[in-house]
Amino acid sequence: AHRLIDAIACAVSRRRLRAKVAAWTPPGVSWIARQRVVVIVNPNAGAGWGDCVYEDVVRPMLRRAGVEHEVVRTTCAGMAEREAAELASRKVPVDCVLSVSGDGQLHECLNGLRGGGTGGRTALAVVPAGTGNGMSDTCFGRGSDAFEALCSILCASGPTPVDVMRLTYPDEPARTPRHDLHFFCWAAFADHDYVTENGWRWLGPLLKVALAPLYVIAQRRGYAGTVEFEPAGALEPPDPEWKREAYPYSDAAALPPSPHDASLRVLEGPFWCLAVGNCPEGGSATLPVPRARMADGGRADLLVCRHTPRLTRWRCLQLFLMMEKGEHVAQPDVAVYKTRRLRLYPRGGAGHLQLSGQEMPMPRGGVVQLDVLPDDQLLVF
Ligand SMILES: Nc1ncnc2c1ncn2[C@@H]1O[C@H](COP(=O)(O)OP(=O)(O)OP(=O)(O)O)[C@@H](O)[C@H]1O
Repeated sequence: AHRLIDAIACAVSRRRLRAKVAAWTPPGVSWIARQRVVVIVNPNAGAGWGDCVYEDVVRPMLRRAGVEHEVVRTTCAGMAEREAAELASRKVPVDCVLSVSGDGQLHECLNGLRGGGTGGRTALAVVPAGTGNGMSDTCFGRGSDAFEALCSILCASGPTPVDVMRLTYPDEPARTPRHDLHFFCWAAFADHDYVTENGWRWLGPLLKVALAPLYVIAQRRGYAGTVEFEPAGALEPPDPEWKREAYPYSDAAALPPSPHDASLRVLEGPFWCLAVGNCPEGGSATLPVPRARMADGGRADLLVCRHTPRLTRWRCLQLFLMMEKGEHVAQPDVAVYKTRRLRLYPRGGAGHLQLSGQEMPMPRGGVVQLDVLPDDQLLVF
């Protein structure tokens, strides 16, 4: 039944998209028209929407806007990263990689480009075809479709530098750093992303997006560990009469300093949720860190919800429902801090670490570090 619903939704949205493309007038001047562009399509994105999005929207719009491009269709996980690395290591590297996908393949493209050696100089863009599409929701507005995203990309006067999160394993120097533009998480968010991106993919986008939060809430699992983070600027509320709804940041100065490094503050678990967002939109109509900005001078928003006896399943459900509008950050059980860098010491090795829905290894040395690099990637949106 869910496959039938997905197929009907896909057919309806294809008709709508084709009609929009047919009625569209290309912009007179387009930055991207003068660039060497490669489109990487994940045919498997969402409920297998990548090819339709490319054929119905991307190809006709790029052709009509005079944008010549190469196209690569992935055949397996990891291929987008290898392709992007190859593109970046060409004698004349491409100028822009356009990922027709969700957040996961965009993460692969970013890491491939860095592995290939162009750093953040090859611009990236995303056209949404996935399930969550948090990056696309941030760049083009919540629920934007492929047509709206491409209109915006084709009208952009050039790429914009945005901050990048870099994940490293300080005790394991042999591990290559991983980079991400969107979302790092552990505990409940990571459990959610792990089931939706892996074991529950067969359920299809509609069902897995509806069931995964309920699964995580039913589990209500607490994770032992410690976080040390560097608070980052602008921590004072704008005026003495501040209301938490308007300015949800917690006071990092009230936390104890780290015994290892006085510039870091310490949060002790157990945690129900722990995430660092570089973008406000988490995908699937959620705003986990509503005040996060893609270009914030090397700062991201750390969201923490500790696992306490008061955090009942009913309370977890309430917080989850509030996340649609980002209202959870005004609740006393939730703390948000701006940070430039953090060290996470998960204890017991349990759970998952995720960057944009991509599974990262748990640290063997007991610690992972996340740094936010200012203006380190060009993005077209
Ligand atoms: N051809 C393919 N077959 C199977 N998996 C693929 C293929 N191409 C890419 N992948 C993998 O699919 C995963 C998810 O892709 P993507 O992010 O594009 O879609 P999504 O998961 O539906 O969307 P979102 O991440 O926004 O929820 C990525 O981890 C990527 O490695």
